[in-house]
Amino acid sequence: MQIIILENAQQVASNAAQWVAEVIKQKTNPVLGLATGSTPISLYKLLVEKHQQAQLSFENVTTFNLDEYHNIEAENAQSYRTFMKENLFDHVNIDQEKTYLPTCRSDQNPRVQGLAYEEQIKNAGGVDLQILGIGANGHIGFNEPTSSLASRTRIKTLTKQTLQDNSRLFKKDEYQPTMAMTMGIATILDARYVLLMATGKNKAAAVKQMITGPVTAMCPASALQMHENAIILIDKDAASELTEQEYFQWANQEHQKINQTFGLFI
Ligand SMILES: N[C@@H]1[C@@H](O)[C@H](O)[C@@H](COP(=O)(O)O)O[C@@H]1O
Repeated sequence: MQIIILENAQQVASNAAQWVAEVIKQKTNPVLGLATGSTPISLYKLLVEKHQQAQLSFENVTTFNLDEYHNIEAENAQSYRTFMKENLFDHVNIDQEKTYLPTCRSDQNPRVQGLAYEEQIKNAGGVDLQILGIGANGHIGFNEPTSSLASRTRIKTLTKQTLQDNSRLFKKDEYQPTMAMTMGIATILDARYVLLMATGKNKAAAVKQMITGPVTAMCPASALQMHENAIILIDKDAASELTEQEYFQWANQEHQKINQTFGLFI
């Protein structure tokens, strides 16, 4: 794991934007794994800005989102398709036919839909860079605690905590889905790079468990310890429970020199 501790949320977003831009520039047909939630919004804003300043083209980019609510219309204001359109897709030159989300209507078999999504990822050449946030309970995507570390795209029932955490995004009488399709933990680990962003004190405990806790299904993000290229971008608040901060800062300076000299991909 490469742990990068930054001053604040804005720096986390701009550092993440540099990683994404680098991958888009270096790959002929870049495949990005995308996340929703409030954390990556400022990253998407910066990517849109880079595009508007003609620094970044999404022409050849394919995207796969981590998750989508079960049985939700794409046009629904709460769908992750709508979120992605509002925050990124509608503002850049991406071919929206090449933007995928793991959808599943109530008349569709979630197992079939999950397998089909895995096939689509494979056919696109696999994910080059997967963007991730983290739930306060350590979830990634919608892989709630106790999710199998070998899981692949499938349907999950959300925990009470996640429903509570996300209820702030729903209006009072708005229907909040309790199930979602999500890439599995093994699906996420297949990405060539994973870039996890976390900011704020309410993520500090999950961040500590992810980085220094045991690899356990009780903290799905801890599975990233098994990934060869996991980059963890956190602000000071999210890092506040880590006792190894000084080492991480120093190691990161050394890594930066190597990345600058040799680039990210062979
Ligand atoms: N499924 C999403 C996750 O992908 C996200 O990482 C998490 C944290 O969201 P936030 O960034 O809003 O804290 O919440 C949701 O449940």
